[in-house]
Amino acid sequence: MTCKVAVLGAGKMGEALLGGLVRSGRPAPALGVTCRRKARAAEIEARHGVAPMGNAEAAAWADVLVLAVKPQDMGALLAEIAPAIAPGTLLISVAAGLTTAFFEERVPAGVAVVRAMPNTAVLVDEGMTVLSGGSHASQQQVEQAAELFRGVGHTLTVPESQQDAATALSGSGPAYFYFLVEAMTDAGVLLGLPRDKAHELAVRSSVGASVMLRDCGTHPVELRAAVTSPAGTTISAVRELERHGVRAALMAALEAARDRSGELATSYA
Ligand SMILES: NC(=O)C1=CN([C@@H]2O[C@H](COP(=O)(O)OP(=O)(O)OC[C@H]3O[C@@H](n4cnc5c(N)ncnc54)[C@H](OP(=O)(O)O)[C@@H]3O)[C@@H](O)[C@H]2O)C=CC1
Ligand SMILES: O=C(O)[C@@H]1CCC=N1
Repeated sequence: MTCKVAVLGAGKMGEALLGGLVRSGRPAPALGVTCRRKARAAEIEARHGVAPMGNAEAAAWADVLVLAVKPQDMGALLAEIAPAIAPGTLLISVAAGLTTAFFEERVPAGVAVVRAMPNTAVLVDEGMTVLSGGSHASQQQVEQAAELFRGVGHTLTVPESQQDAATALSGSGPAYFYFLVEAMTDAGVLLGLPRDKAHELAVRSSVGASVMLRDCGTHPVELRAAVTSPAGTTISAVRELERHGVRAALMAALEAARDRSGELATSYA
């Protein structure tokens, strides 16, 4: 029998994951979803053909619960669903920062918890999801969780001690690239290009570079060297990036994201 999966909290990430589960061929009767607002529930049902249910109902019905509410809403959600969770249920949280221990303390003893950190590229089946099993999750259950996320991209399993770092790099990662494209577009405008053309050039550069990074098997240093002609334009730009500390800024940015992820666990405990 197909395993029943319910997504609790259909916001940006919850809806992206639900859509991915539908695309990867899971039958609608084996899928569940919950929403806090009626208008959102109607929207989700119309878009994905999955009828929303209540949180406790979903918790009692599903074999796998994907918890996709914000960290600050997780405590209330767990209080609502804990009495309905059956012993064999697999709990997968995608919440930034919250540890598997946070969940284990709030659900019936022995329930398996997997912490997962996807990114929004799951919307185009190019997501990266980083997974860690909690103290009651078997290898097989971590693999079962990974299998769900492989329907929408790639997965990597890490010790939970590396999850805050992975969240900073990969969960938040797409935002840094959008930021760069936005900044490059502005720079193009500064140089006199019309905004729509500057935007197109920035997007095409980023897509071309991403595909090369993914498909050529060449180190980024080598790829950059190939663009950087002696006494040419690129090296002049690179000197300015180094002068303005862009590399150090990225390191500081990721440290801040990693630290924030760590804080989330204690803020909502
Ligand atoms: N966005 C991203 O790129 C990523 C997000 N995440 C994680 O995913 C989680 C959700 O983030 P995101 O999708 O961005 O946030 P959203 O605010 O878009 O989604 C959260 C959703 O949960 C709903 N919700 C809150 N409480 C309940 C409840 N008790 N029952 C049912 N639904 C509820 C909210 O309803 P309402 O509409 O009423 O507010 C909202 O639709 C977070 O924990 C975040 O850390 C992880 C990786 C990447
Ligand atoms: O910003 C956040 O907290 C979430 C988690 C990773 C990406 N978005």
